[in-house]
Amino acid sequence: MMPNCVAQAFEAAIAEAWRFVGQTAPNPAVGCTLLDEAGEVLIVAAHHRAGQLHAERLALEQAKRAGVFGRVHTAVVTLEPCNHTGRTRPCTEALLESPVQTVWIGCPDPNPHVAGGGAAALTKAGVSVRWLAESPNGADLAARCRALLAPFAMRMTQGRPWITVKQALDQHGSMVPPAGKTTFTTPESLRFAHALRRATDLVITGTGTVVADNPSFTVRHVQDHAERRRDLVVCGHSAHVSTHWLEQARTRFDVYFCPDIQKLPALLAETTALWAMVEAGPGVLAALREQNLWDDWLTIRQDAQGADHFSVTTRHATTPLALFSEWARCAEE
Ligand SMILES: NC(=O)C1=CN([C@@H]2O[C@H](COP(=O)(O)OP(=O)(O)OC[C@H]3O[C@@H](n4cnc5c(N)ncnc54)[C@H](OP(=O)(O)O)[C@@H]3O)[C@@H](O)[C@H]2O)C=CC1
Ligand SMILES: Nc1c(N[C@@H]2O[C@H](COP(=O)(O)O)[C@@H](O)[C@H]2O)[nH]c(=O)[nH]c1=O
Repeated sequence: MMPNCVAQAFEAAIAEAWRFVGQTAPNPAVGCTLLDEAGEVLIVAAHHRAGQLHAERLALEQAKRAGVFGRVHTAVVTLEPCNHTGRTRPCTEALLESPVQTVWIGCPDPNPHVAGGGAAALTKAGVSVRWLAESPNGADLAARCRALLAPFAMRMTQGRPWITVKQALDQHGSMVPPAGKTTFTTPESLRFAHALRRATDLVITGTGTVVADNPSFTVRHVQDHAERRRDLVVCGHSAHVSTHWLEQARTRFDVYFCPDIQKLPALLAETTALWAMVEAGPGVLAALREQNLWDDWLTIRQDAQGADHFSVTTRHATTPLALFSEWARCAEE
């Protein structure tokens, strides 16, 4: 059985990791909580961005700075610790150089080149490795760890980012905003939509949307901690958009055009994006549906009273949109 303190440690690690979703590509968002022998939380940390310390190393560094390193007994990690040298040295080494005796792991590394290496190395060195999914009361939290990791897992297994379609419908079922406006959803839904922008690495749109809305695709309705350059893929022909819009877009985005939707997977594969968000009109949405080129479909439907109703359809067992409490929290900020 997983003790209560470990369950709470996983909750804390997932919430901390979620804060950096959208900033870590090409690395996954990962969280780590360190506990002492009595199960007291010592440190909660997460990976911030590629090239910086992984969650486990950052947590152990913070434990040293806080003077609690000697008390570290259990590490709770949302993803199997890495056992290979990339931009940074293996996390397994850092754990083995610490007093850690037990490592709880949320889900296995989906990278086919390194799968299993981290857990095996720790076990071989005498550390007790516990998999969340193998614990009778761990299934829900394991699913949340997989939801956190889903965009990275998609990139590792299919070579492209996770694709979330966001479609706003008015009370008549139309996607077209009233004249002079680009949106019609409520302020709360707009905050949610902008939190989704912040969490994703790439926007997919169409020339029809660009021409109709002159969209900026910026993060405005929630604070943008990341403020990094993102990718923007415009389905259609570049000749159909104004040079002025393109110049503006290029100040914030690396812009690509995709005149043939069948070439979209290859184009997406060339980027480092983990999570892509579709903000396009009916033309592109129909093409994506026809190609089965989407992973989850978020519909924001307005009723006659002006209230929005969210629904998510996913083609997979898990979706990052399942982390709804984290969403609510970040949409409130
Ligand atoms: N409510 C909502 O959530 C949203 C609403 N909208 C609204 O949608 C409306 C625009 O709709 P729409 O004109 O359909 O715009 P789209 O954004 O769907 O763009 C349509 C264009 O996409 C390109 N395209 C379509 N199919 C393919 C394909 N198979 N391969 C490659 N490119 C393709 C074509 O470009 P080309 O002709 O250059 O080849 C086509 O003209 C606007 O009123 C806008 O406000 C837009 C986004 C979100
Ligand atoms: N109409 C509509 C949306 N539309 C999307 O938002 C884009 C405008 O973004 P911006 O330029 O940043 O204001 C627009 O071009 C389209 O992609 N989004 C929503 O959340 N709700 C809405 O009702």
